[in-house]
Amino acid sequence: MSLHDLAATILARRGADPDTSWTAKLLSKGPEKCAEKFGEEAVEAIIEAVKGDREKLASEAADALYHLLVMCAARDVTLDDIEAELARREGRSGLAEKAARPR
Ligand SMILES: N=c1c2ncn([C@@H]3O[C@H](COP(=O)(O)OP(=O)(O)OP(=O)(O)O)[C@@H](O)[C@H]3O)c2ncn1[C@@H]1O[C@H](COP(=O)(O)O)[C@@H](O)[C@H]1O
Repeated sequence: MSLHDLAATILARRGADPDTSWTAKLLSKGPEKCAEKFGEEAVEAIIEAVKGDREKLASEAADALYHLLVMCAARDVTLDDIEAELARREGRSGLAEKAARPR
């Protein structure tokens, strides 16, 4: 499944029945709970990255990406918004961006 399809599914789950959808259940608990859940999933991915099991890292990374998109949806930030920001940064090295920051 592409990130775009996943983001569309998440948006479509807004207002769905929390008894039949994990996404709807999480969104109904509010942005703070969504953020907490993303934090848990991110930590789980970090643990697998440190351990070095590629299969488990891919699985935890998928959980983290899904929960990142749910957290953003809870604050009305869409994948299009995120991609627009990424596009703005395209072609500018992170090193150049860091060097241009006011000190
Ligand atoms: N990608 C995901 C996805 N990744 C993780 N999860 C769910 O996220 C939940 C939290 O994971 P945990 O391992 O932390 O579960 P847990 O320990 O029981 O959580 P707690 O209750 O203890 O907080 C689990 O129920 C997972 O199944 C997901 N749920 C949904 N999706 C996608 O979203 C679509 C819509 O799902 P629904 O909204 O449920 O219809 C699905 O078809 C998938 O494509």
